[in-house]
Amino acid sequence: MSLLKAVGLGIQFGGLKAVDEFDFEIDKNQLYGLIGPNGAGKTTVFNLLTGVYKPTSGQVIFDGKSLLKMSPTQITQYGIARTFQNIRLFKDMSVLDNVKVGLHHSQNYSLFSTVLRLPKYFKGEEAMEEMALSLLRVFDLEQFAHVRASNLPYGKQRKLEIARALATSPKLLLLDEPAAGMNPTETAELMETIKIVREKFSIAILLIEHDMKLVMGICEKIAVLNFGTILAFGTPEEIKNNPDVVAAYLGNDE
Ligand SMILES: Nc1ncnc2c1ncn2[C@@H]1O[C@H](COP(=O)(O)OP(=O)(O)OP(=O)(O)O)[C@@H](O)[C@H]1O
Repeated sequence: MSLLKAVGLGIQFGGLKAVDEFDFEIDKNQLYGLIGPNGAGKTTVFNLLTGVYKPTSGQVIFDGKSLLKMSPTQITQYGIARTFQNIRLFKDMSVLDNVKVGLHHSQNYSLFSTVLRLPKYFKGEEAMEEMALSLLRVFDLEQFAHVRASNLPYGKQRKLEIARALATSPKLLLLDEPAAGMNPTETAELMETIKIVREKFSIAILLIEHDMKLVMGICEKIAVLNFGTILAFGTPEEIKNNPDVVAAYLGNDE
């Protein structure tokens, strides 16, 4: 059984079908990409999967349950976390506190005790602090724990957003253009971090990204969205060589 299954998902804004007949499945521990031209509907898909928008048609089943009646908060608690195209950190809070906020939203942060191999004697607030620090360690951000989030360099803020999303102990992590605005060194570092996260936390990841080197380099499968519908789905190799995709997307300047 797939972890997430979207069937015939669609939403209309006035006369515009932003997403239409979107069929998609992702299984546990898979790393998929969602690409497509500007305005193709990628972020709208994320908004549909996380309950920000209610679909005008279709269904989303996640871990055996329909998400349609759940609020965004309930969906987070049920196991889908996301990051945003524009960084949305609590800028005036410390790096550590940003992660702790995520932990407070987690239903089963005991999972981290196992993943991060924390000693059993950590309890309550102390455990939370230790878990947050361990998460920061994964992202090489531990030394910035007490720095105000807005004072971190841009690439590190992006990493902190992912750390905070992970703190909710998701089964599926949605990353919306995680490499946006990064320089090539930061992007290469991010690629490694995403791979480590997937392996260490055994979660599924779906990422929207315009950086083709990143998408083709780490994703097992890629879905291409065009005018709100799936134009192609396959391995990076298949997508690269798909004439429809080249004509609609890869052939242009992006
Ligand atoms: N709340 C909304 N109200 C009206 N139209 C919307 C709304 N949200 C998205 N749209 C429209 O839906 C279409 C898809 O937008 P979306 O942001 O999902 O595209 P995208 O593929 O993520 O683009 P980009 O790569 O530029 O981020 C666009 O035409 C957009 O203007």
